[in-house]
Amino acid sequence: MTGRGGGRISRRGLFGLGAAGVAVVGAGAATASAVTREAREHTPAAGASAASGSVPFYGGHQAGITTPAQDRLHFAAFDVTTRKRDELVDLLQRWTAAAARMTQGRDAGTFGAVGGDPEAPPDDTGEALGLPPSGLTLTIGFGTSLFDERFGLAGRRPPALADLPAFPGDDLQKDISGGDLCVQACAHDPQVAVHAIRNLARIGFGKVAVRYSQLGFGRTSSTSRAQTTPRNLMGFKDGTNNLKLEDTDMLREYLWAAPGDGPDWMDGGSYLVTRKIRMHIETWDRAPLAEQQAIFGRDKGKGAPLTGAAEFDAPDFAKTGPDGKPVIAADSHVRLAHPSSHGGARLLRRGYNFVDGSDGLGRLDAGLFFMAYQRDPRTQFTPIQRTLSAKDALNEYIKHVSSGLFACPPGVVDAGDYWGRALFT
Ligand SMILES: C=CC1=C(C)c2cc3[nH]c(cc4nc(cc5[nH]c(cc1n2)c(C)c5CCC(=O)O)C(CCC(=O)O)=C4C)c(C)c3C=C
Ligand SMILES: [Fe+2]
Repeated sequence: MTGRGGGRISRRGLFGLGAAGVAVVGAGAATASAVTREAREHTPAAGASAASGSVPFYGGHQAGITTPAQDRLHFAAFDVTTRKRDELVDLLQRWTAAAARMTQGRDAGTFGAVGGDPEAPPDDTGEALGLPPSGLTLTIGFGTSLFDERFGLAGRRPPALADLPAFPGDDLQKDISGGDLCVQACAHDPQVAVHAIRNLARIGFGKVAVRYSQLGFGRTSSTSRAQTTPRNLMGFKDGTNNLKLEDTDMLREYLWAAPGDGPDWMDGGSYLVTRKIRMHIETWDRAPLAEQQAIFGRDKGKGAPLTGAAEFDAPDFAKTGPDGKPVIAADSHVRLAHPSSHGGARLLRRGYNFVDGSDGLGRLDAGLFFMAYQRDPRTQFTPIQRTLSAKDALNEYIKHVSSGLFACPPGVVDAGDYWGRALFT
């Protein structure tokens, strides 16, 4: 296999083995028997460093959903600027080929950053030369606006891709919401994630335009029991009670679209909701610890529910204190978001922290780029967010400024397949 920069050694061969790995590798092997076949497809190979190795691109589901969440994000939403369906299909085919290459640590194009005709622009931009695959995954989604009259897709729109309702307190900015297409690039090296989005945008020149993009760092969720729970910018462990790749039965029930759910082109796919949530960090930092913990219903140090001792103890919502009030307050985030408040509904959260500099008023422009995958947003994200937006004590400290909803098709099965083939054929 030709590596990035035209060399004959694959970047996985160069970088994938033996490097100091993160905890996910060893622990991942220990839990392998509980892991679904689909989830295994998109987990770094055993023995490869999870931080530098490659994640398989081909499989029944797209990588980047149950793949143990990487440390970095570059998310981009695109407007399709061509009106020609053939050009859109051609772009998806070219994107798929480039994605298959880049996720394995290769250049975006066959000549590479430095191997082509010196009189022509290179078919790779070059800033990832010499970098390992870094666990790069690229996950595509089709936005609600793609299903209009332009490409003859109106009749193929899944019912689950119904527009999200407006929620109380929303302060959504149009220019950083929506999008005909999205690509989620996750990697352990930010330069690898940025390189991937940049090259897809370059390939799409004249057919698509970047509508907005978002950088993220410090994953705010675990998507595997082999990972430790990270912290969000409010300082709390985030992702404790997330759906995880080992939860085989629940993934089937709450993550993957199944035959009969909607149009068959989405069978094996999943729906992505994105919300950019700005935090009023400076106000939060002046809130007393006890108030912060009451807002989440969890201990800030250990992440344990206020009714328990350890992080993964189940919360006891019936427990009352000496004052007769519930220990986990009625308006606490975990009580309101808990599956027991929503008929068991679960989400696979895959969000990232963001800091987009400061706002000119001495405040950090920072928060959570929330991303959640699910089988049907109408019965999962929407009811949960309806409850949170109405009652959550956290609302005093946050503001939702962007929103997106995307249908992420099933995986690309081999080199003859492409992203969304079943939608267009
Ligand atoms: C509509 C879905 C959700 C939004 C929006 C949301 C925003 C948001 N969440 C945190 C921090 C935490 N969330 C936690 C748990 C949690 N959150 C949601 C959903 C949304 N959060 C769910 C479904 C859950 C799981 C509830 C449960 O089953 O117990 C936690 C606790 C730890 C954990 O389980 O992950 C934290 C912390 C922030 C900061 C935020 C917006 C900025
Ligand atoms: Fe939450």
